[in-house]
Amino acid sequence: MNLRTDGLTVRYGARQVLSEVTCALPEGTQALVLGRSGAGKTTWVKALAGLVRPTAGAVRWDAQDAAALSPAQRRERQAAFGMVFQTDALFDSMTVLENVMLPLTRRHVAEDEARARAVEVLRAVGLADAAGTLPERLSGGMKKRAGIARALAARPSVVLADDPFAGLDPGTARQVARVLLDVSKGGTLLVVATEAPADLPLPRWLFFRGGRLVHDGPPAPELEDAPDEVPA
Ligand SMILES: Nc1ncnc2c1ncn2[C@@H]1O[C@H](COP(=O)(O)OP(=O)(O)OP(=O)(O)O)[C@@H](O)[C@H]1O
Repeated sequence: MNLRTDGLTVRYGARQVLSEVTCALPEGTQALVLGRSGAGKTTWVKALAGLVRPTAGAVRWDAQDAAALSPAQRRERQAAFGMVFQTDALFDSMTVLENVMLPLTRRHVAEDEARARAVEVLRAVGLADAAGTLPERLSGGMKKRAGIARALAARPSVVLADDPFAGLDPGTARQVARVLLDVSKGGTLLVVATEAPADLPLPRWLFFRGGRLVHDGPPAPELEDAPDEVPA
């Protein structure tokens, strides 16, 4: 799916969280979404997936204004998104396999096929052996990978991962980076982080500061050291 935001502005009460963000993401885009905490990265990514309503401007899915779609049409298009959120939680009473199957069975994929796909994606994230385990027995890194597996089981064409490396040790972070790259091959991959992850050198940086997209281009490490003020 081709994605873009046009002059996207999001306000919560008096607070402007995103200011006129215009950005085109053709299918197959692989980019890091960077900026300090509070810069608006999560809000922008959620808006891209149709989870945050624009105050002004538009989110376009294949050129279509997402806000102009009916709820049913919107849900249908949203099935193309796989999202890994900071606050993701697995259901503790279900095995890892059942957790990963859930989005598929909810989409009325037949049980056998859902199981086969869940097993395949668990293998891809290196968790085949943990399929029958309850989440409480997994380490933080394994939980994160199980969350990624769940997000990817439905084969989304757009993967949005919000700070997937938070709280992971370097070895696990490297593994998660490899999984994200492997499973999103050919599709769009946007990874939100506060610092550019060394193990995921994506070719495009979208750098947010104070709700504005201040850089959209090749990696520019000097941005990470720049002071926080928005240039006049
Ligand atoms: N639902 C909401 N209601 C009010 N304010 C919100 C809401 N969601 C986000 N904000 C505020 O908007 C600003 C941007 O938040 P956002 O989560 O998009 O930033 P971020 O760059 O992703 O930060 P982080 O890396 O800490 O997640 C923050 O100041 C946050 O407190």
